[in-house]
Amino acid sequence: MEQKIRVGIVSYLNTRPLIYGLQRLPIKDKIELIEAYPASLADLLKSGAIDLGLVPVAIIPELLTYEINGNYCIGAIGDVASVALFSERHVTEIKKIYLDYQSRSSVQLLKWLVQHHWKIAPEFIEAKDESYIHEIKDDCAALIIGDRALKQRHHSKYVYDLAGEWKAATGLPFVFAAWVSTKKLSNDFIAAFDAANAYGLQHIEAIAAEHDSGLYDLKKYYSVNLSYELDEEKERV
Ligand SMILES: C=C(O[C@@H]1C=C(C(=O)O)C=C[C@H]1O)C(=O)O
Repeated sequence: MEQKIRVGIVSYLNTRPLIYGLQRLPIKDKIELIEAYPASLADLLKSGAIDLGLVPVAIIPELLTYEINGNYCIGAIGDVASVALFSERHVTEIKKIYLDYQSRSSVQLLKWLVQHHWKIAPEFIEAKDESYIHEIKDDCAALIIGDRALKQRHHSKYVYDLAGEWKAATGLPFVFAAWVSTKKLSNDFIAAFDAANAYGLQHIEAIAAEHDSGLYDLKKYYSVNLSYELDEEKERV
């Protein structure tokens, strides 16, 4: 039997539209889906434990060889909703920021915004596990990504959306993750893979209904906040 292609997927709601077709169309028999948080997917790709993964674009310079595959990504052209700096105080009063251990791209984006957009000089602390979320108090803030960020939106006084702030600062869209492999995969496989991504994007309403937990309006999340097309403007970023 042919070896299955090991595909690393992000374990958050943001990825459900991209994997909907991968789980339903004939390509499903050719692949094995491996779910993990983004920083962990980056390690899996580097170690060769996956062949293709929706990995943080920030780690691409760390790869000796790479291919960016297909026409889809996890991006945003304004507020993304699920990547934010959460704080009890205004950004100018923040002195410490915990960095999400699950993220790689958003950590870089946050550091860029801190230096060039907000022009503040906080101490950065690398979070090790989920307990850091409880440290959001007084002048201590935290970066949170994914479904946990959708949840934290209900609790923090200040929510600085990183993709929205990036857009305000630069006028550009932002790409968080793309389908990256370290080796070239066959054109036929990538064409089928890409078509399966597109299939999910045609079924947003059903996917939003299937995963609805009351945390956030998923139809808005999938069609307004997230922007999945890897077009020329996003490729330049
Ligand atoms: C929009 C998001 O984009 C993500 C953020 C990533 C990162 O910060 O490294 C990587 C993959 C994406 O899942 C999110 O997680 O909510």
